[in-house]
Amino acid sequence: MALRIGIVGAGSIGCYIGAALQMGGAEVCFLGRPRMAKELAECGLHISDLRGLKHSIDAQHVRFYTEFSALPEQDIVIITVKSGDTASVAEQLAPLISTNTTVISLQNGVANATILRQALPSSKVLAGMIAFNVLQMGEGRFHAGTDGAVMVEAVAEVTELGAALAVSGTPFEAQADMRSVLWSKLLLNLNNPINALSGLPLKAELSQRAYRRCLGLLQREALAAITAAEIPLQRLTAVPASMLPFILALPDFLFTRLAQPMLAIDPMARSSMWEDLERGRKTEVEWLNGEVLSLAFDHGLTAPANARLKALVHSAEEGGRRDYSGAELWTLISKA
Ligand SMILES: NC(=O)C1=CN([C@@H]2O[C@H](COP(=O)(O)OP(=O)(O)OC[C@H]3O[C@@H](n4cnc5c(N)ncnc54)[C@H](OP(=O)(O)O)[C@@H]3O)[C@@H](O)[C@H]2O)C=CC1
Ligand SMILES: CC(C)(CO)C(=O)C(=O)O
Repeated sequence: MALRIGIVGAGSIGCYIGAALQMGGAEVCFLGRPRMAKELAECGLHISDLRGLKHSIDAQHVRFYTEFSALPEQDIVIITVKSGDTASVAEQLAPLISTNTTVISLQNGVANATILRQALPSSKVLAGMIAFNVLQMGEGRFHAGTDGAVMVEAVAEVTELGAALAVSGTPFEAQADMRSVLWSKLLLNLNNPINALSGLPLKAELSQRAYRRCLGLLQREALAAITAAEIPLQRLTAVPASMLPFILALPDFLFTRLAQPMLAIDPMARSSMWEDLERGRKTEVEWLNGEVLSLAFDHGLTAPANARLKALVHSAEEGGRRDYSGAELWTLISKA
């Protein structure tokens, strides 16, 4: 029998992963907003990646639901809403989900699996992480603009998931220490607010030293807190996590040579936080920079640059959005 997978939060990641899993033989149901249901019903679902993957699912083969109560029973439910929506979707899933269903969070931030576990105490909840970027291109098209793997807590239930993803060439890793994976990813996600406030695609932004210096500063604060908390880090990029601030501060001509794999990004790709600001939605800044502040506080440290950047993002959410140059951001977040 095909693996039954429910995607809760059919946006950029949900539609991409759901389509990849359906391509791999899984029976996928999507749960999302009426506007996405309409788009996919009119255009079908199309995924592509940097390496030349192109796969389409006809509209009549996309099982899309807009009501939780309509979602059929699943073997695995993958949560792909933004972090601020996790608690509310968990509450809606709680009366519907069977104890045999495995729930996987494929979200950024470090707290989502814990929130899900609290709301769904009789389900098996697994932390997961998705390392690559997905951009919504409209008309049912979702493009993976960077390389990277899907990582999920190593338990027997995820073996079939990995096999289904392999068909689309999506790398999958079962990981023993997801806390370490999530903090290592969070370190990279500290670029999300910088990217969102730059107004530039990721590649153009990361090609400028002034923005990279800002990221390095945020990461130094995070690394101090992570070290104090004794959280081991994983190497998710070509460069070890502890070296990132140093490499990011290199002049452009050296960075583009030495850190070439870090710039292997589709020229159109943007961070998920940019998409949030663009759509006038609340961002995940509390779940990223906010987590750095909490971890630092818990260990008697401070993270002033993360606090200032968080405040800038909140001001952008509240109507004060504009594009900042790297030099402007540096002045604003590094001031004594
Ligand atoms: N995009 C990317 O490249 C990457 C994203 N991530 C992470 O993956 C997670 C998902 O991100 P992303 O796919 O970009 O997010 P999206 O906003 O594109 O997708 C989430 C979707 O879920 C919908 N949704 C929220 N609540 C409900 C609900 N109660 N019922 C039905 N639908 C709902 C949202 O609608 P609405 O907007 O109307 O609320 C939205 O369409 C985040 O944690 C993100 O940080 C990780 C790696 C890369
Ligand atoms: C892939 C990455 C790191 C950058 O786009 C991301 O996680 C996001 O956009 O949220």
